[in-house]
Amino acid sequence: NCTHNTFIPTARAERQRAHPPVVFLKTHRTGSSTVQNILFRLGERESATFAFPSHTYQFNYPDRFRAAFVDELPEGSSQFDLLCSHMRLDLREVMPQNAVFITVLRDPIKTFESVFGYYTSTVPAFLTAHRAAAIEGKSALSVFLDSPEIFWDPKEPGNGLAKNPMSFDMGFNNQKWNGSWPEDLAQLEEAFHLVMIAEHFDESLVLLGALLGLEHEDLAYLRLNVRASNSVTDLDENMQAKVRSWNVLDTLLYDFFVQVFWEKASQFGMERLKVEVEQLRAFTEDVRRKCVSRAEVPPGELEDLLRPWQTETATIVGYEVQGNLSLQDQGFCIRMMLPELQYHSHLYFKQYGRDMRAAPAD
Ligand SMILES: Nc1ncnc2c1ncn2[C@@H]1O[C@H](COP(=O)(O)OS(=O)(=O)O)[C@@H](OP(=O)(O)O)[C@H]1O
Repeated sequence: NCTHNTFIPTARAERQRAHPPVVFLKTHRTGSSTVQNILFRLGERESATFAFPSHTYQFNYPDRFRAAFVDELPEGSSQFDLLCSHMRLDLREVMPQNAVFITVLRDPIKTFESVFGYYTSTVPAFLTAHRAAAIEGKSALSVFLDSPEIFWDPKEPGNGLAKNPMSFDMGFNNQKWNGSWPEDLAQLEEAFHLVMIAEHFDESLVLLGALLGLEHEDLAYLRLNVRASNSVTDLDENMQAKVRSWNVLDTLLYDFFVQVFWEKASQFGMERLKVEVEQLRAFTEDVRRKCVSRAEVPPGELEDLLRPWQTETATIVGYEVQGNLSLQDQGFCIRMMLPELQYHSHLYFKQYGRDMRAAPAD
């Protein structure tokens, strides 16, 4: 297995920092792999104990999260420090009392277009539309949006991402608005210390850094899990309106947390935020120049270690690492571009001394 630690040089000396456990709700197609990579690097450097799913990369998604889905506490650890694998949130489920909760949301139109394009063949509602579209020689997304209800069976568990995907991941009833929404939103606002916004990613990182006591080196990042431009569908006004109305709860959720975000930013200080964002961008630019020899590399040209997971309908591009780096820089740079699955299984192996388990057979 190419992801075992012997293949990835150590980044640098470990640094210990006392901080509360962090729970990152990894929402779908929102930039969450980029955030997860930051947390993976942080946790690895600090020898944190990860709460990993006992099988695969996800906590029994799309079931609601249960503590029972977490793998055992490794020998010698007294608590889990970091949880950042995909799940569908259940706030009622046992989570450490003192945990810091973080998530990221993205413009609901962009999120849905990305979810549709990436999961066309795994979400039943999308797949049915895709097949119908193939017969008619039309685009799957436009056929779906013309009459989504025809393709969407709300009782089918695999259809969670087919409507209001972010609300679904947050644990809401994503099918229709009900009277408890305002209260549920208020509860989420209370539970989450930071809801990052993909459209203000660098601002979000500065706030994340302040929350967790991170330095620019910890926050420097490369956009991960990015679709090739020919996998992205440009939506005209009409399509955008259809996406918005199909995902009206995600719009509500997003608008609410954008407002919360700017309140947090203003408490932090807008001027201070601007200055720190500029510093972070300059630092990140230097790191990118040092680490990346080629960006937007098609999967066929990437070595296994750096090739992101592909789906049947979307091409995901990656990065090539600079040659001639010191061993320490190589370790740092490779980690920053490691796709989710490779980094996940690397850390799992490091923590348990064995490979991850596959999903149990039905
Ligand atoms: N920093 C930053 N800012 C804004 N957007 C970003 C960022 N990093 C990644 N991305 C975009 O997020 C999409 C991938 O999201 P995820 O990693 O959450 O996807 S996944 O659910 O884990 O498959 C994917 O969107 P699409 O390319 O539109 O599909 C990425 O391009």
